[in-house]
Amino acid sequence: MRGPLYLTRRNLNTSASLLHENPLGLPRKPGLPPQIPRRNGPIQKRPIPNVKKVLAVASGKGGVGKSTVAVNLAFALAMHRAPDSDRRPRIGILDLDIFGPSVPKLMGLETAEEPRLTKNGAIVPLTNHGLPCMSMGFLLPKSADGQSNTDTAVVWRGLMVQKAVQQLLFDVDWTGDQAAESGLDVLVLDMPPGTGDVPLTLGQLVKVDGAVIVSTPQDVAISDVRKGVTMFKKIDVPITGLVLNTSHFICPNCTTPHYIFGSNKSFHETASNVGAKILGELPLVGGVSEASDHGVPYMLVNDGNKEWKSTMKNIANDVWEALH
Ligand SMILES: Nc1ncnc2c1ncn2[C@@H]1O[C@H](COP(=O)(O)OP(=O)(O)OP(=O)(O)O)[C@@H](O)[C@H]1O
Repeated sequence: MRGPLYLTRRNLNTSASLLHENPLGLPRKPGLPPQIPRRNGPIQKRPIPNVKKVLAVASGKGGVGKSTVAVNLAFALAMHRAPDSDRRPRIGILDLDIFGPSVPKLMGLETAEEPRLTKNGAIVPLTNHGLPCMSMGFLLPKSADGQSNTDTAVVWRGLMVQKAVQQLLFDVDWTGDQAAESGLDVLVLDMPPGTGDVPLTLGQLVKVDGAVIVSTPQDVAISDVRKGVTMFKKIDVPITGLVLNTSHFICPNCTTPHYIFGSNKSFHETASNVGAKILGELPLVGGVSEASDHGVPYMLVNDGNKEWKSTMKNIANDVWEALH
């Protein structure tokens, strides 16, 4: 017997078998090929339509600042000017954290309307601060106070999660508005914490060009970095590098860094043991969570902490180099 399936989209199919094929309830044109590769025969990785490079931002543990890094890295990449290009890169964010989507809040889109669909049934991403993004959170009903659409629990079994991930990967229209130069240079994926179904599904379906793993200095978080690195290696995703978040605290009254979680020695040792590059060490800055809570990515805060912002810019430069 099937367990409960709390599905949320207005036009969701109600037949359980259809739900397994199409959990987001997207209309399909008859005659389109089934989307998920069938089990018999090797699974073919496919490109994400209209996306040149895919970067996963992940963490072994929850709450280490992965979504904050993913969103701000997307903005830092969008500000990056590649030496061989006369335009800024086009960047998008896809929130693959089905069970705890944070992107709607971080992007100031928590109370946004449901995304519209193209005539072919693809989801049109929502845009704020000039950056397109898509999240499971946009498809959930608003909570009783009418304010938030990310408080609703998604209670899905593994197969449903797989199919939802697949639809978020392949059924979002990233072409953008400009017909002449459409599509994204980089799609940043905000991964769920840990090593569950979502990264495995991702690794099976899509060629991912790089992974950034975020950790905090505490030993419990660092030990999970190893698991993250092992998992990405297993699914053939190159590790772009590690980011140490809340590495130190800079007191507003003095410029001295305080290593309030102890030294970052274990992190450095782990990076060297797993052979991963350290992309940057971001300080703990009070304004980061304040800006996030107001739906403004910290990279866009004009008088934001200079060290935090320049570290994020350097991370973006390194990531861009690694992807190209
Ligand atoms: N460098 C920083 N300085 C200050 N606050 C930070 C910093 N990085 C993240 N935070 C805050 O820490 C909290 C957790 O961050 P975030 O939601 O990005 O973590 P996460 O790893 O994505 O969590 P989850 O596992 O729930 O998805 C947020 O309130 C965020 O604003």
